[in-house]
Amino acid sequence: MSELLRVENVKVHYPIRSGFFNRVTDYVYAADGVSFSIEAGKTYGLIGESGSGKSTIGKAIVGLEPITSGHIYFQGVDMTDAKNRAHVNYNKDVQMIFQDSMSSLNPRKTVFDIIAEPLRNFSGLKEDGLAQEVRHLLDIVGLPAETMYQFPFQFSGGQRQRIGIARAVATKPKLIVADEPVSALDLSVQAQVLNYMKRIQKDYGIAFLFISHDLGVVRHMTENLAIMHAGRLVEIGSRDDIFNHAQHLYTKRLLAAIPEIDVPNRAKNRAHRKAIEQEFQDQKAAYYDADGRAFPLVAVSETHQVALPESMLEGEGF
Ligand SMILES: Nc1ncnc2c1ncn2[C@@H]1O[C@H](COP(=O)(O)OP(=O)(O)OP(=O)(O)O)[C@@H](O)[C@H]1O
Repeated sequence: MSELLRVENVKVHYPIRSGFFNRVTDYVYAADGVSFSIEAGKTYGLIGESGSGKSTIGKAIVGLEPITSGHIYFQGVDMTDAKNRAHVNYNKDVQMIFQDSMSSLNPRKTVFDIIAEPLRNFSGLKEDGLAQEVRHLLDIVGLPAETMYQFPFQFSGGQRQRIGIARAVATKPKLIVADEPVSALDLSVQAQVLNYMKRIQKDYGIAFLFISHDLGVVRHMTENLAIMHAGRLVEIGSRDDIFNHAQHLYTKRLLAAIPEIDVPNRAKNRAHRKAIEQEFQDQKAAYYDADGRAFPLVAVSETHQVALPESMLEGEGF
């Protein structure tokens, strides 16, 4: 196991301004002391509902969002130090795929120009080599070579997302941050895009940070996961820890929200979801501190950490 990226106690606090003088009167604690690490070549899931702060963490990792405090280490080097950033190929090694493929692909550029742009910046290829490489990248995501002369609006949502993946893969990155990459797609198309991502990971050894609100989508994608709520992590663990031994009520609530595909189980699942929701409303005070923030994470096994007070931890502890 080798650690590729480590997020250490990262905080991103957005100022809220109000009044005649536009003074800062409060802060949104979008990320409030987040720590986790991603292994080379593996997929890490970051899961939480809307507003939990997961996109903020994704953007902080790729450098699109300045952090208030904390550190982001890439292969052991602190990327929050501008001097270090200049010395490594961080912008080449870490790429991002966005949820909204329509607005993340320039509508005035052809697919060739969209995919060739990072190649021009990082590969040193000349025009002939560029065309060959773009053709190869389109082939990887199952699109015919002639599509390189088309514009983004001429594609379906799933195809556009595949173009976004080809662009991200162009620089041969070590990590791709995928922020809700399939949320805007129909179920059948979701599976297809996820399969392309899996195959690329296997063939190129790329690590993914897979950001999603839906535990069901990441179930077959990730080896390890972090569950985020209101700017803090409430549970971290392996796939088995989270899907079979969840301890935080918020994680259990997200698990209950996974849609049941089997018709006979739907009614049972609906009843379970209602019961968990009721339990969440009744008991949530016990799972958060007096300010409504999650407790610090405590290790309950070598792979599993939960944000619970000691009195509530199951088992012997670690
Ligand atoms: N630039 C900003 N200024 C002020 N508040 C912000 C800014 N960006 C995000 N926020 C707030 O920070 C919190 C976390 O936002 P973030 O987008 O990271 O959540 P998210 O979990 O990714 O949700 P979603 O899936 O809806 O994007 C939210 O309350 C959001 O309103």
